[in-house]
Amino acid sequence: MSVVISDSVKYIGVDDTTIDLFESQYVVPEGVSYNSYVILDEKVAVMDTVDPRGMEQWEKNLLDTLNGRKVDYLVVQHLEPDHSGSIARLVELFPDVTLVGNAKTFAMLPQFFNIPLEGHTLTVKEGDTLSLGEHTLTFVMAPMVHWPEVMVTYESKEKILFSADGFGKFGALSKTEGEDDWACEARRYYFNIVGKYGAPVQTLLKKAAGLDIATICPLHGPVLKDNLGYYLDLYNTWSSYQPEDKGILVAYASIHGNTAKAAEKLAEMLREKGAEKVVVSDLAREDMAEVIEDAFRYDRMILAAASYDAGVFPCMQDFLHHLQSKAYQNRKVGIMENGSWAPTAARTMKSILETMKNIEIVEPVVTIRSVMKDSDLPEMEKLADAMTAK
Ligand SMILES: Cc1cc2nc3c(=O)[nH]c(=O)nc-3n(C[C@H](O)[C@H](O)[C@H](O)COP(=O)(O)O)c2cc1C
Repeated sequence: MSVVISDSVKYIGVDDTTIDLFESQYVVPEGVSYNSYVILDEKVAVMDTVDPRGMEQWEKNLLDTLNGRKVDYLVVQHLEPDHSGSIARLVELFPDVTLVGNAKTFAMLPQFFNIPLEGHTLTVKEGDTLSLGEHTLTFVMAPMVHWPEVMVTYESKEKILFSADGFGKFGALSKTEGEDDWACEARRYYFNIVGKYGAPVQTLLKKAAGLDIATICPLHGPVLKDNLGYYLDLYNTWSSYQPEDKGILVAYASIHGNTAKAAEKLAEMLREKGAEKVVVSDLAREDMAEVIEDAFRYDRMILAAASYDAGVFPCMQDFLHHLQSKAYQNRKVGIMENGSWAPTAARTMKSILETMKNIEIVEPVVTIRSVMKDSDLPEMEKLADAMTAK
């Protein structure tokens, strides 16, 4: 896979197309890339390493690119193992290398690796610069986007922002080349991995607004060159917890299929009443990360769930806990429950929703007893009216 950045800035990352689950929880049907870059100047800097799963290929890419030169600096922007996992190998290959990180990087790094640091580190803080010759790196701290030691790096000669996990995306580069829909997998990546940290992302975006950026080099997914305003605008929307599109996600949790039927019927009513977009998701079967993505994408959501052991069917509980931990907020939510003797799903869902910021629960809450009947339709119509009211 050849990624062209410039004559002196080279891509040495690797694709992982055989990983079963990224971070042991996200399905990645098209794999993932671990990006790493080299800047060739009077001094040579490597920008992050890769997951141990890709180390062998990365080492080959690195040595081919160096063509006999040695590495002077390794800039460590993020210590998560999918980026730091080959640091020890780099130090083995180039024992004189200087590791560049911030105070938090070097406090955390020894937890991961037993490598000699004394005399081999350069600790940088906000705004510090490092000259490589014609290229100058400026370090911008990005704490809690989404780990405390994260920093990004701006190279001023070529106007490149090395953005760490920011602007990252699922999908191996070899499998997604030429694809135009960046947002779909970038959104799933953002909300599931960084979503909780909207405020730190906003802080970083404000700093980025002061930089003249021509290219964004993230640690996963494609290098971004054209139309950068599009990506920056999406990140602004996502990190401020504003909906990206008008629409309604209907997420259901059904044991025997009756709640599912009612959810489909409710979706039909919403479409008839002119909802801009209605997406129906089965929480027991579909990729939870994708449903979380849709919950953040649209401005409204309906939860439909069977009661279960005096609570709610577990996949709904799991979904709501995910939304809670990703700081879901600023949305209208409708509720439909099902139960055969003492329905408890609505109460349980409400109790979790009430912990979230600025969630409006739309009335009426609909209760179905075992199987949806004609007598349930008027309440469902009322909920559909309220969800589509302008
Ligand atoms: C293990 C289990 C626990 C249940 N717990 C409750 C309950 O606490 N209260 C209730 O009213 N119904 C309870 N139910 C019944 C279902 O919520 C009810 O039959 C509902 O109609 C199922 O909808 P579904 O067809 O969408 O799965 C339980 C069902 C199962 C299998």
